[in-house]
Amino acid sequence: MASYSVINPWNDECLGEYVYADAGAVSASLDALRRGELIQRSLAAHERADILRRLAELLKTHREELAMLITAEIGKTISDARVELDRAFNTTIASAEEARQIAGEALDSDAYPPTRERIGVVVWRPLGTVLCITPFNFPLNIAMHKLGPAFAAGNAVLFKPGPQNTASARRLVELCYEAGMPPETLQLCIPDVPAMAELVAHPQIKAINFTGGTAAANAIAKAAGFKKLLLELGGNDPLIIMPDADIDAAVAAAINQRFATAGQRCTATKRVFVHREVYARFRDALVEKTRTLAVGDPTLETTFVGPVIHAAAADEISGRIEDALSRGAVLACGHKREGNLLWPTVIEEVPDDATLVVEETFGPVLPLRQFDHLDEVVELVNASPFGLQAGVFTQDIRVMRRLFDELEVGLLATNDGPGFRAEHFPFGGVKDSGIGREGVKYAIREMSYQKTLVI
Ligand SMILES: NC(=O)c1ccc[n+]([C@@H]2O[C@H](COP(=O)([O-])OP(=O)(O)OC[C@H]3O[C@@H](n4cnc5c(N)ncnc54)[C@H](O)[C@@H]3O)[C@@H](O)[C@H]2O)c1
Ligand SMILES: O=CCS(=O)(=O)O
Repeated sequence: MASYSVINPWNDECLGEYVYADAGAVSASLDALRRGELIQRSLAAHERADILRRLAELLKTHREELAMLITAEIGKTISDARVELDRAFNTTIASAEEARQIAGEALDSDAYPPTRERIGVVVWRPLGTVLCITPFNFPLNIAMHKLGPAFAAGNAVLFKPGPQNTASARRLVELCYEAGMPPETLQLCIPDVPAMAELVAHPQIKAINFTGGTAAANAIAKAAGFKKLLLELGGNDPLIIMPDADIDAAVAAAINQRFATAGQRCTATKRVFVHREVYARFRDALVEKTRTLAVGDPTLETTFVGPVIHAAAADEISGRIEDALSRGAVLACGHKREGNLLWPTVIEEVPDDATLVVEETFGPVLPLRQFDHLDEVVELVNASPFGLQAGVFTQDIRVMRRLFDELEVGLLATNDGPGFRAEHFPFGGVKDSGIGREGVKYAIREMSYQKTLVI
């Protein structure tokens, strides 16, 4: 049987040796979930809501234990891990509240002739078994963005986390059971990637709710055939700084939304476009603050930037910086490495076709690009195959309106960075950044279908 080890990215400690789920284990989980679909039918909305509310309380009670687990598994700083737990609490509470409010609508048949004197009562119904696949970087909040709405909608859930997150996923599932989720309604299963195509294609799986990279999403879409897909993928998210920007606030947003989580966030500020009039001021303030960020042991309260997930990721990020420098880019600060630690890097004059800015770079690197006209920015942002989120610092409502109209993204944050997220807002991208929307209420709809009674 194929096995894997989970290694702490900070100190290389082996956190566990595990065996991938084989065909027998997958089939046992699917059998349980078939029973779980029936159990879900017998649960009332208020019972689902109560279970989710109890789960939220358990996440609060176990906040520190879970945060430490995340820090050990993925090297996220302890303060970032606590923020993730607080977000997961909100996501779970929102799921509990939405479970009570899955509202349908009533339609009058006689809005159009012929007159038939009928009413259509439209309700949302669960799909059955939903496969939820999560990435390594937000192991609890992204999991709750899937498990919470899927359960609230009345589905049975097959949860497939990233292997790196085996321990935190197991703990989360234990807490779900402790909160009262019948085990048949939620099964944790981690097959290896080659076995995933068969699982994705399995007729019992009615929808796939996936967060991760484009390559995996393509493989899933190919294998899935006819089923609902919710795909939350990567981003190349821009932050745009206009001449009237509050520079201090813009610098703070750039730092928090790029260097926190060591830059491993789909909505991290991946590129900053700065108007020529304020470029030097923004760059100097950014570099000065970046140089003060504490880099190192993620378990320390004082650390701002911890390690990236593994050596291959660190190699890839450093390689992209090297490539940009070899093509004329200028280093403003950073680009130092020790093991999986990468110092926060600010880099200027990166060619627009360098891999560093064309691909999604998942690490603590901030490329700055000077501009004179907004047209240039719109063109460059829209040239990217990605379209997740964007941010702009300006006081000018016309600029906000123009960017909102013209940027091909799922969200534009004004006077904030592209990393803005409120758990109950619709969340998702366009183009290669995915299809469908999370954000609890919206995710419930993605994992449900509409059924109409005519009376
Ligand atoms: N838009 C979002 O909401 C969002 C949020 C977080 C991360 N991400 C993206 O996730 C990526 C980083 O996470 P990652 O490295 O864990 O992503 P990944 O795509 O490598 O893995 C994500 C999950 O998919 C599984 N997987 C991999 N190949 C698969 C296949 N062929 N079939 C089925 N499942 C497969 C993995 O085991 C894991 O559970 C980045 O691209 C990031 O932008 C997006
Ligand atoms: O990786 C991104 C997840 S989130 O922090 O934007 O929700």
